[in-house]
Amino acid sequence: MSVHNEQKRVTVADLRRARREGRKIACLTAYDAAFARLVDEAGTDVILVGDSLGMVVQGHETTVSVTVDEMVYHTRLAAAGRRHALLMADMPFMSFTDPAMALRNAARLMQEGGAEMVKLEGGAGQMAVVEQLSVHGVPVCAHLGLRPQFVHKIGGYRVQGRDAASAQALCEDARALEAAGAEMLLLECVPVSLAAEITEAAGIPVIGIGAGAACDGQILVLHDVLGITPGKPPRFARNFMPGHERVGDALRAYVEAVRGGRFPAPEHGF
Ligand SMILES: Nc1nc(=O)c2c([nH]1)NC[C@@H]1CN(c3ccc(C(=O)N[C@@H](CCC(=O)O)C(=O)O)cc3)CN21
Ligand SMILES: CC(C)C(=O)C(=O)O
Ligand SMILES: [Mg+2]
Repeated sequence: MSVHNEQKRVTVADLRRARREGRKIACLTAYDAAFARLVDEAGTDVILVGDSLGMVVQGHETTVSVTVDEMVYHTRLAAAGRRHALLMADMPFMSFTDPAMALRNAARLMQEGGAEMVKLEGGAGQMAVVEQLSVHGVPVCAHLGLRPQFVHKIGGYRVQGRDAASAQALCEDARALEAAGAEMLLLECVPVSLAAEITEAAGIPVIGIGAGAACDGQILVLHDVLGITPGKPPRFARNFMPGHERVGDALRAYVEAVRGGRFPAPEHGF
């Protein structure tokens, strides 16, 4: 490893260039320094401190109880282990209900946590929030499709955008959020063909999870990749541990499978 100040960090410009040049972007979650370091050393481009920590770290049934304080804490831990990857942090449930609140909480994730981008679950209804964050220098990833913070409103974790009307609404949300200044989109659990259409139409990088191979990049929850999620992991996930003795080797296998277009396979899509 080269000396610290010679280490080039991944930036939003690098992500845009990867999309333009057709190089796949590999992303993973991490919630502490030890795993952020392993994820980073595997060559991951973007580390997400996801509010999924409410489920995989804290053991709750949903992400709804996760607080800004908890997100700041875990982001700070991940920042301590990260070297090269861009660090993105989730805005938790109810932390961005108006632009002033969103600015305050995004500032904490960046200034106290060390994040370089925030992600928020939202559609066209979050345009004003995304616009204000963007205007004030906060890069935003807009998370569309299945939004786990809506679990109680949806009544479960289900594929989104299956019928023509909801597919149309998703396409419009993607366009609106990009126009509002989003730097990146994340599509969760949407049909493969719809994700391909949105990725094609977008002018910014699109990361998928359960959204097929046409997206510009992929993300999975760390615990699913390592096969340590209690209970049944989502169908779109793949355990990369079999065949590897070390955690780092499994993480590298994931990164290489994404880069090589071997993950996701058709059976991981809807
Ligand atoms: N371990 C873990 N992995 C994740 O990907 C993840 C979390 N936790 N926690 C936060 C959210 C919640 N997510 C989830 C959770 C469950 C499904 C799920 O069970 N999906 C069904 C699809 C059902 C359908 O066909 O409509 C599946 O079988 O995969 C999907 C996303 C994604 N995120
Ligand atoms: C599943 C990913 C995209 C996420 O939002 C999280 O880990 O919280
Ligand atoms: Mg999340």
